[in-house]
Order: sequence, then structure tokens, then C-alpha cells
Amino acid sequence: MASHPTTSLPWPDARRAVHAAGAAAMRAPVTVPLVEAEGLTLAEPLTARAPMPAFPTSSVDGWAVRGAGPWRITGQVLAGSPAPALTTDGTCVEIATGAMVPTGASVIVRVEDSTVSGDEVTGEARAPHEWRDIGEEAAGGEELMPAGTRINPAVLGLAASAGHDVLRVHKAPKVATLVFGDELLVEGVAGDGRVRDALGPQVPAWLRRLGAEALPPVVPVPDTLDAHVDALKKALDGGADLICTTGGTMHGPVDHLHPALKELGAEYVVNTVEVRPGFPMLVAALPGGRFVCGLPGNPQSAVVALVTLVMPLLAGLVGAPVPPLGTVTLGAEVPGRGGHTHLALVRRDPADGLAYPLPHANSAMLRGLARAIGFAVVAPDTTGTPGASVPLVALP
Ligand SMILES: Nc1nc2c(c(=O)[nH]1)N[C@H]1C(S)=C(S)[C@@H](COP(=O)(O)OP(=O)(O)OC[C@H]3O[C@@H](n4cnc5c(N)ncnc54)[C@H](O)[C@@H]3O)O[C@H]1N2
Ligand code: MOO
Repeated sequence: MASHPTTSLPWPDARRAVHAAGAAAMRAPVTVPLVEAEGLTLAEPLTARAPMPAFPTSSVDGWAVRGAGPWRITGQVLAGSPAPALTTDGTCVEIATGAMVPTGASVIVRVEDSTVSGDEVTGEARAPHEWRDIGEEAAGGEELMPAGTRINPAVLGLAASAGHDVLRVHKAPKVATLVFGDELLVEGVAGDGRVRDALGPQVPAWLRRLGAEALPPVVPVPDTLDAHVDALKKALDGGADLICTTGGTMHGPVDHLHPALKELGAEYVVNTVEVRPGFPMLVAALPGGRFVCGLPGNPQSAVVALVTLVMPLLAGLVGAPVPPLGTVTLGAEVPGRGGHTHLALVRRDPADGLAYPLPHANSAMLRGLARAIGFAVVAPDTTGTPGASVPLVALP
């Protein structure tokens, strides 16, 4: 590894490069029961194991009738039982919502549209017919969700409906957080040159939202090369697939990240990105398909690095696509940052739906971030003008 290479990448290229590196290091999928699958990622497309629905299913309570009325009641079919066929015109069965529609039924008359006298029913059916046809939602074998889908509660429900008891998934990558800096306090108020650690509390929380299994942060890792190397090795011994470090990405007197990476034999995937704030961010690959992501120490810059590098890297590791960007329409001018991409904190105004830049958005500040929906992306050598549609990196 060269010392201090500054092969700075444009912001879109950096996202793609780390995603590709993650995808190349993807682990083998595992099989888990549905109850353990929430938040994990589908390793195979989710398919319907049978037509959905598997049988014609009444969508109302009423009468499944055959032929023209009036209809003589010959029985009842409830949800959960097979339905005997209706074989004679002028007959009907009482049917419950969710019950299997008997073969031979012409229509279903709703209970509220019917009159019963003795064992005879009269009434009128509504159009279109009041049942769900076999395979109306999906044919047997049809793909419902692609591989790479993050399993949310709705996907879990869909998988169950589609007949799955277990799923092939990519497990959540294990991610360690190492917070560098002798100036950091882990409690109380800043003063006398010391500042409160603002990253130990938030980085693991962002990581969990990105689908990682976040290990408890190590805070602070002392500002010596030995302590950095030791902490990185311990995290690897602890099974981390990715180690997020904070601070020390530059080359100041106590910035030891680059020398520590060199000692571990790491290879840069990305070393600095043409983005403001946060340009000194990096991702380095370690032997065995593991990674270190260096988040800059300025707290907002660290979050810019999380969404720029960690988000696509984690996506690659679990076989998900490069996280797509959203779009916002700007309500006010957002300046560019020269030849760099500007990730500008924005809020969305509930009155006009437009995105406005936030105050207190300096890279050392978190006040703007705490009110933001995400970062508007202002391309190099441009200005975000009011009314312009620009990409949005939504906060996870
Ligand atoms: N000579 C130059 N110096 C700096 C440059 C530059 O271009 N030339 N760039 C600046 C930029 S931009 C950034 S970003 C920082 C990145 O620095 P490091 O990643 O090496 O971070 P540190 O020096 O350790 O810390 C920077 C800043 O952030 C505070 N910090 C660090 N960790 C935390 C934490 N967990 N919670 C709260 N605050 C934290 C730290 O006290 C510093 O104030 O480099 C600039 N320098
Ligand atoms: O790039 Mo630094 O992250 O602007 O503060």
C-alpha cells in the first residue's frame, strides 16, 4: 500500500467502487426461519410457492348461488374448509368472507343485498364478482420480490402468504465502531480543550438503520499507533466484517489511521472523495474480505461518509443494489462547492413540499443534521437553483 495516496474519486464513482468491493466480498447465504429474517436481505428472489390465492376466495359474507334465483339453501361454507361443488341451478350455500368459493357458483350475493324466507334466498349480486380468483395476486412460481430486498415486516408477511417457512438470506454484516481521539469525553460538558464524543452514540445507531449488526462502540481509542492497531485487530478477532473508525483520517500529528492500515496490510478501495464536507473519508480492504471505513472526525462529515461509503458497501456485502437516490425540488438556492460534489443538509417544508438548506450545517455541527431529511446533492461546478430538481441522499 502506498503511503498517503490521494487517488481521490468523484462522489458517484466512490459509491460505485465501494459497492463493487462489497459485492465481491459477499458471504455465502444462510437459511433462517421467518421469525429471524426481519432486517436481513433476500439472497434469492422470493417466489410464490403456490398460486396466490390458492383457491377462489370469497371477499364478502353472503350466498354463493348457482343459476337464476330464487335459490334454495343447501349448506354453508366457512373459511378454512374445502367447499363441495354447487351442482344444481337454483341452489346456494351460505358463504363467509375468506371461504373457498364452490365450483359451479355463478355469483355471490352479499348478505346485505339478500332476503331470506324459509330456506330460500332472493337478491342481486354486485359486479364485478365478489371473490378473488386463483392466482389473482401471483401465479405459482412467480417472483414477488427480487434478491437483494431488505426484509421488512411487509416482506415477512408476504413470504408467509406465499408459503415460506424459511428464507435464504444474507446475514447482517457485523460492524465495529472505533472512536479515535484523546480529546473526547464520554460524559458531561465540553471544556478545557476537551469535547464530548458525538459519534460513539450515533454511528452504531445509523449502522443498525443501514441493516448492520452494530457492535458496541469502543470510545475512546487512544491517539497512538499501537492503540489503533490493537483496537483494529481486536475488532477483527471479534468477527467484524467492517470496522468504522472515526477521526484521524488526515495526516496531523496524532492521526494514525493511515499508518495503522499500512501495518495491517490494507489496500485502499477509496482514499478521499471529491465531496464536501467529508472529503478525507476512505475505505480500505483487509485480507479475508473485510473492510475498514475511515469516517472523518468532524461529526457531520462522519455522517456524510456513512451515507457515501458505508451505505453502498453494506449493500454490496448483502447482495443489494447501489442504494438509489431520491429527488427533491429546491425551495432556495444551495451553493455548489467548486469542483466537489456538495452534500447539503436540507429539510422539507411541509407547506410547499420543497427542500430548503438548513442553518448550523458546518461539518463540525450536528444541529442542522438533527433537523434534516437528508443531503441534497449539488453536482460539481453547479449551483442548486430554486425550483431545480436534484438528487437526495435520504438519511436512513
Ligand atoms: N491541514 C489540514 N487540516 C485539515 C484539513 C485539511 O484539508 N488540511 N481538513 C479538515 C477536514 S475537512 C476534516 S473533515 C478533518 C478530518 O480530520 P480527521 O478525520 O483526521 O479527524 P480529527 O482531526 O481526529 O478530528 C477533526 C475534528 O473533529 C472532532 N472530533 C473527532 N472525533 C469526534 C467525536 N467522536 N465527537 C465529536 N467531535 C469529534 C475533533 O475534536 C476535531 O475538532 O480535518 C481537518 N483538518
Ligand atoms: O471535509 Mo471536512 O469533513 O469539510 O470538515
